[in-house]
Amino acid sequence: MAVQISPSILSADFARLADEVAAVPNADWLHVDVMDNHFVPNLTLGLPIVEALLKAAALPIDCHLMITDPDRWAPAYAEVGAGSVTIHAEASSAPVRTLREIRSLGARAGLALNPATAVEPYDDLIGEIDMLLLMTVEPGFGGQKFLDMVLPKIRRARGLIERHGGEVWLQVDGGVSADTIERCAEAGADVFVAGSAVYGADDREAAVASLRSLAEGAA
Ligand SMILES: O=C(CO)[C@H](O)[C@H](O)COP(=O)(O)O
Ligand SMILES: [Co+2]
Repeated sequence: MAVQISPSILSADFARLADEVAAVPNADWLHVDVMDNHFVPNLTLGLPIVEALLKAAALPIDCHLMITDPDRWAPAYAEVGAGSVTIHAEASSAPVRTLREIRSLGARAGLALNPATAVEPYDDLIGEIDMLLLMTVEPGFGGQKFLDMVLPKIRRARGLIERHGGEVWLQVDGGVSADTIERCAEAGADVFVAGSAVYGADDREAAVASLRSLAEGAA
């Protein structure tokens, strides 16, 4: 599976979002963190800004919904044109229905797991998703330290995905940087979210290129 880089705009300058998006033309996706101050203790942005970004961005949008009620809201993100919509397993009470709805609206369906959530109980959902997102920090904030304890779960998730045919992408999100991306790639991740490692760099395009080359070297 080819390495994909998805810069998170959480660490971008929110007053200059269109310019910040244009600064990463060599990325594969643009990762947008939707937080509602309920599922996580932080508030970011919602549907109107995602719609505006869709008009401004050349890249497809990868929406990571950290919200209490993804079953109610996730389909709307697919409907406005997000390329990928990821819901948290801890928040959804009807994941099969919601994931199917996302897919039926033409977006890729993602399932996210917090660091302490085991992957094995979700084995039967692998056929319902296009991407599994493993959080490598507790969700809610950018710039946190990568949690090494998730590495064995990345390996187990890769094994589980391969047993289901290997089509599902495995995304890691949180603390992914030049120091940690190789360990994630070695463990089997193939889609890498990076917020502070890209938007904290002076040259965002060079940061994306360097993360990609480190991940490709380690995969
Ligand atoms: O989902 C997230 C936080 O909940 C962000 O995508 C993530 O933290 C990206 O920021 P960084 O790369 O700086 O950790
Ligand atoms: Co995220």
